[in-house]
Amino acid sequence: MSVLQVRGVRITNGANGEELVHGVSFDLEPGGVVGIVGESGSGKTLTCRAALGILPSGFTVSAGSVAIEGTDIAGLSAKQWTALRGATIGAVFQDPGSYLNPSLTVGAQISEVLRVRGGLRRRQARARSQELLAAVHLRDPHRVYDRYPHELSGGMQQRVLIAAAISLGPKILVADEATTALDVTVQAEILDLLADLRESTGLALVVVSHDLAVVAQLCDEVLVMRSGEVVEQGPVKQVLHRPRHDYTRLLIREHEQYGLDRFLGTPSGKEPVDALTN
Ligand SMILES: Nc1ncnc2c1ncn2[C@@H]1O[C@H](COP(=O)(O)OP(=O)(O)OP(=O)(O)O)[C@@H](O)[C@H]1O
Repeated sequence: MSVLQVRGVRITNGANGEELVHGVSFDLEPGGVVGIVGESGSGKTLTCRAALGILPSGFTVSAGSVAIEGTDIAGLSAKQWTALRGATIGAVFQDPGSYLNPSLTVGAQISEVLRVRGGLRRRQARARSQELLAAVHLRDPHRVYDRYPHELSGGMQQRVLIAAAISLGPKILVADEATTALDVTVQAEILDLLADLRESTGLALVVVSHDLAVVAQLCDEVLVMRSGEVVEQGPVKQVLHRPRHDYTRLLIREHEQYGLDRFLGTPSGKEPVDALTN
């Protein structure tokens, strides 16, 4: 069964009646990775927020449906949503610093999730938090536990947020431009971490990025969005090797200068490098 099923989702801004997303559909299988690419304002974030049940106030899913592990989320009460969020679906976003409380150590913030939502006792929560900090490949997790957010780099902060997002063992992680604010080397390390977590825990991912190279590296399937429409959708290799839509071709041309080639394959005539399984 799909862990996440998005069917014909349309999103409308109730304030002016404007429809901003005009029908998005995809299925996310356990351990699968779906990517959403497209220019700024194309509706990628609203689509994710609809799946997470956190649309901005006044915005509604005006048609279509979202089901998480077979449950249509439209019918959920606030309480049921709270139970589902974290335990089944988690998320990380751009700008990790703004999601951490500056006055608490990062360890205390993860422990709090484990105590309040996971029902762990203080000491168990501390031990589990340190395991999670190790699982996101932070060196010296015991010391990192006692650090305040401002003492960590952006890449370390994002690892802490990934640790918090997976702390309750969700099936799905939404990564919305999660590497965009980071420098290129750190970006690659975080992408490796996400690929690792998928491999080791079967976590399914929704990866939103304006960067095709990110999608080429991580995803099985990609949706290309422009102005709230999905203009092209399919297996990542098919879409990136044989784009059918002019807009996808344009995105690929724009990215060639940033080294998309190395994810797409070797020069003509040779077998493509399989970036998804290597
Ligand atoms: N809180 C909001 N209030 C008003 N309009 C919004 C709000 N959030 C999004 N929009 C509008 O909805 C459209 C889609 O936005 P969305 O954030 O989903 O795009 P995006 O593809 O994620 O872009 P970006 O890469 O810049 O985040 C845009 O036209 C945007 O202006």
